[in-house]
Amino acid sequence: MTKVDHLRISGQLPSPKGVALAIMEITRRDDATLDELARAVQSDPALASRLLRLANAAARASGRPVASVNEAVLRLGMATVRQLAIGFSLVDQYRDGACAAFDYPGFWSHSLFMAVASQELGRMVRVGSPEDLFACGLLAQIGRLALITAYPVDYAALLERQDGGVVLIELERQHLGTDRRELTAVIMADCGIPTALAEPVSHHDDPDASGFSEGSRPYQLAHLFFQARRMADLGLSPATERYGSISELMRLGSKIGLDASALGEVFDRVVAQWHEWAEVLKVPAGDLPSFEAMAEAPASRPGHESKAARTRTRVLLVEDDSTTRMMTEEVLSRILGCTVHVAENGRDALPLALEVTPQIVITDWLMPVMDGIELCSALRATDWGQSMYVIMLAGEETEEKIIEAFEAGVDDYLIKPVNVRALTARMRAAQHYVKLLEAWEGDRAQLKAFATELATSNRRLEHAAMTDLLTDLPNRRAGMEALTRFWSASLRTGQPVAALMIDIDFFKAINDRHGHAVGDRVLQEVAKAIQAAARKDDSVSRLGGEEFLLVCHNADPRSGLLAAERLRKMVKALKIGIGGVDIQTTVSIGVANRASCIENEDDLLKAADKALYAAKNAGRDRVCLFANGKTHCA
Ligand SMILES: Nc1nc2c(ncn2[C@@H]2O[C@H](COP(=O)(O)OP(=O)(O)OP(=O)(O)O)[C@@H](O)[C@H]2O)c(=O)[nH]1
Repeated sequence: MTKVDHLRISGQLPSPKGVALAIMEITRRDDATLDELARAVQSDPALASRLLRLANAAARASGRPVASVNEAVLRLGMATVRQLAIGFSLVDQYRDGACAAFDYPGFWSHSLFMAVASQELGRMVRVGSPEDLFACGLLAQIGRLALITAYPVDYAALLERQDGGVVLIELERQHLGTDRRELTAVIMADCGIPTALAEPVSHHDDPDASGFSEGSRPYQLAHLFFQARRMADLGLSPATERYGSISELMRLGSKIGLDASALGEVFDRVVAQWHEWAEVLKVPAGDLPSFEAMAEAPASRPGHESKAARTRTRVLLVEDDSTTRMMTEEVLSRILGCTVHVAENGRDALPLALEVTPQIVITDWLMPVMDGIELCSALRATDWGQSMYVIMLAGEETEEKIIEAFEAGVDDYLIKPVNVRALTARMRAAQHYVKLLEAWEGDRAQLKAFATELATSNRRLEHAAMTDLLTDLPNRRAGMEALTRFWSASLRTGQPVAALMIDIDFFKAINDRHGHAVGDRVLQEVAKAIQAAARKDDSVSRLGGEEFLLVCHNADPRSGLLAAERLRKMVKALKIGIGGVDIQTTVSIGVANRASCIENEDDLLKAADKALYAAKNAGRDRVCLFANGKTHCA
């Protein structure tokens, strides 16, 4: 028996009680109805008002308020009501517990922040139903609570050891035989959260290591949860640690297509909702400044300057005379606080310069092996030697000689014997240059990083502009472009082309009976079936609502009809399992081909639409063909 089985059997996993438990039972049954579910919800006023609140938050976008529990349940759908009821029940039950080292209220405050952040991010990037994402965010770390509940004493010991820098998840596995990730997955499955959401949640700690292909829905979801988690971390972190989190959030935001200002707006909205929800669920939520205020430039923050000041300037001192060398080294390191490397001549200085990459080089002019001018020319001839600031120590050199030194790339010079005031003054100018250079290099690196992120973000936007977010299929715009391409190719090659307009039958009834979230799943499954039925080079797109377009190149009326019939049967055979119920559906399909009476691609689409209309009128679940100006139904 695995550790998880043991915990489950011994009743040690956090589980819902009371009405939430009854809701779990109802939604497990095949014959459950939304009315029955609504009645159960109504018997718990706190749950009813929380669900109404969420349904209304969702309805705000569509402009129609939700007034009754029945409507809220209908709107949210069975699966979502179940997840939320369980989530809220867990918050109520596990406000406190036996592990003294664990901050239970802080845990829920963080989870609630993550729930609201997941919901809001979901609303913006439209990668899933916001209410489902709320439930996922709320339960994303429930495995931790499960471990603390089952092992309060052992876990307190692990928390102490973690302070020593050991990764907690590894300790959990070593000492408790399971870890929070595994338990989160188990509890989420018990709550009825679909694997399509639970899997990205379980990878949200480290989404880049998840193996999800970039841009796919699970990839976007895992990044969304990671971003929501980081937002919650920022929301609950002490003021002194906030700045570092902000820049990371900005970088992460770009991964799901949010720029800095959109991120700031969403963060502030999340904080406001977090406060509202915290009051409803009786969970603490501290005050936070606006995102913009937290994102102020680091230069204005206390502590930053002192850290910069602690960075010591690297100086390479090249001097053959030991007295001058020792004295200059002393001033540089003791008085000016530099890190000094020394060499006795130009030949030894060159490899040392490569090794320590000094910011400033102070070199004597006359040396027995490779003099100062030669050293300077050699440094300037390399990539890495370009930006070093070179000060030449000169004896009685004439102006002519000094000009020669500048021409060799020297930045400044100092007359020997070196005196402390002159050296300090020259070094101040040199250090100013070093600082400016570093700031410029920092800006350049940041610009480079921004340019890369911008390019990625643009690619993502370009993809998003042509992709339907729900089904991942090309959207109407992309579909129309493909139709034009196929039409032109058909004119060029003389090969036939077919357009198939596909529409799900009685789709409104699916939404009404099972909720919008289930409707979305049906759309996704039908989209997959159409994609699977299409040939590799055909074009499949979602035109909008429950309507899809399949354009087949080199397809005459007969093969267009055959393809449509094959697709109709495939959809009819689909069993879409949701919350223990198998949902079935059918499609009507209108087929049209390029023919002499059809002048352009718009007419082809209209002809397919007429055939689709005929299929609907003839009773649905059938294929009709438009040919010779008439529709023909099978
Ligand atoms: N879940 C979900 N529903 C959608 C989406 N887009 C449109 N709808 C719904 O799809 C339904 C389409 O309904 P109708 O146009 O009446 O068509 P139908 O019920 O399929 O009936 P027939 O086409 O006549 O068989 C409406 O209720 C829309 O709200 C979506 O992205 N997700």
